[in-house]
Amino acid sequence: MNNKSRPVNLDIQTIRFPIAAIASILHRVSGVITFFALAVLLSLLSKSLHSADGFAVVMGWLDSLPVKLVMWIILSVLAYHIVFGIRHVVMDFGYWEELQSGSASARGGFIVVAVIAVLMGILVW
Ligand code: HEM
Repeated sequence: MNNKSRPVNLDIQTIRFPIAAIASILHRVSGVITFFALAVLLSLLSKSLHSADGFAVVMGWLDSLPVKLVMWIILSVLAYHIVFGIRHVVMDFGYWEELQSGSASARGGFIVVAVIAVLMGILVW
């Protein structure tokens, strides 16, 4: 057989992931980010509990725009991981496993996370 006549598609721009695949990849990414974020949050907690001065320093940091931005990202990523983690658990019970329901639940999950991200923004600012 002539291998050269095999159809190949190396044009990455024409490859589209289904929404459920994107949700799944992002869920793993959000888990890894949450893991590292935990170290940041725990070290901030440790410093703030160490002394009154440490508490004041951490509160000062939390007032700055870059730190607020990082906090908002961490909280939104955590929200993503929890919302899509719950979706995963529901799928483990045998629901939302078909193409249509899986896509719909992924789309719904993105909407829920977007709403939570806005609420987290209000909480942080
Ligand atoms: C400190 C908190 C957490 C960290 C650091 C974390 C981290 C991770 C990571 C890295 C993965 C990916 C594992 C892999 O794909 O091989 C994962 C998967 C998962 N997480 Fe979390 N997670 C946390 C909290 C939660 C919470 C609160 C839920 C609640 C629903 C949750 C639900 C799940 C589920 C269901 C999976 C499996 C997804 C799959 O089978 O592909 N996680 N987590």
